[in-house]
Amino acid sequence: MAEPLRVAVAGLGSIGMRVATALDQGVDGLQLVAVAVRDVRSAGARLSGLRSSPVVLPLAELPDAAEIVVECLPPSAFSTLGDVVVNLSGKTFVVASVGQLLMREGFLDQARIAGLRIMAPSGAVAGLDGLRAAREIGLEAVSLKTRKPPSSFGEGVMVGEKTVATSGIDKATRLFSGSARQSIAAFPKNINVAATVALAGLGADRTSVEIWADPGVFMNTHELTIRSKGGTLKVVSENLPDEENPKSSAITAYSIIAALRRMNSALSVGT
Ligand SMILES: NC(=O)C1=CN([C@@H]2O[C@H](COP(=O)(O)OP(=O)(O)OC[C@H]3O[C@@H](n4cnc5c(N)ncnc54)[C@H](O)[C@@H]3O)[C@@H](O)[C@H]2O)C=CC1
Ligand SMILES: O=C([O-])CC(=O)C(=O)O
Repeated sequence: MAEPLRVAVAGLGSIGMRVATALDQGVDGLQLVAVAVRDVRSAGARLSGLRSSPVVLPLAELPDAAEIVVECLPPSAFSTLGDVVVNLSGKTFVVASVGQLLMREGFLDQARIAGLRIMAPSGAVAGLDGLRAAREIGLEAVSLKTRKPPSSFGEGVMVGEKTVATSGIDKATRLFSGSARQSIAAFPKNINVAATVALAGLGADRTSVEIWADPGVFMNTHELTIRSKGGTLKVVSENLPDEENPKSSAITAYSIIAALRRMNSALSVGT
């Protein structure tokens, strides 16, 4: 039997901890060997829940320890890891903060030239299978409308030119309308899904995005509409917010876990 591929997880927050736990419990062909955390002391309890004993490394050293590096960091910490991994041939970089792939100019080209494989799992948005097929036949328009409970945006949020307390938002309020690229620049922690849709479809500047803070919804809701020469697809994801980090949908971690399982699966179902 082939040796398992070594996996490192960067960030043990709401998504990273679930991914590490799944790897720890067993994913065929993969072995959790290393993690990076912001504060080793406060991460002790999390690490003690794992059966294996992954080594704890600084972010920039993580790629040396594994063939597969899974990024589950806040966008602000992405570059410490990204700047190292981007030059590494033969590794696989699995990304949660997908928006950062758009924000860092030249990153995708640099990675391609170096020979780094990048995987952006579907995360919190469904419908990428259809989007990829529609791209083959000929895309005409792609739009994403995201609605989240106001509290998902933290205590305060920009509405037009003003910062507004989210506790005071009492009706559905459009926070943003524009391209996927602009949406990530404005809401880097909330709309990675726009980057994922853009990368699978019409690109960062031709993918339309709206973001709404809506006290009428409990779920993080993403409506993806795809028009192509093959017809129209409308896919609505209504995701429970993660209990630990309500900005993120709970399903996101499991999308990453499913993508990792698929890497070594003999049967691949879905586009
Ligand atoms: N692709 C998608 O569909 C989605 C992506 N996301 C994105 O995924 C990323 C992770 O999300 P969550 O796990 O919910 O965030 P989180 O805030 O719960 O976890 C981030 C973790 O990274 C750790 N961290 C911060 N700086 C670090 C450093 N220098 N070294 C090591 N660890 C460090 C923090 O301590 C925290 O444990 C975020 O960028 C989020 O916006 C979230 C939801 C959906
Ligand atoms: O989890 C979600 O529903 C979407 C999200 O935060 C993101 O794309 O960054």
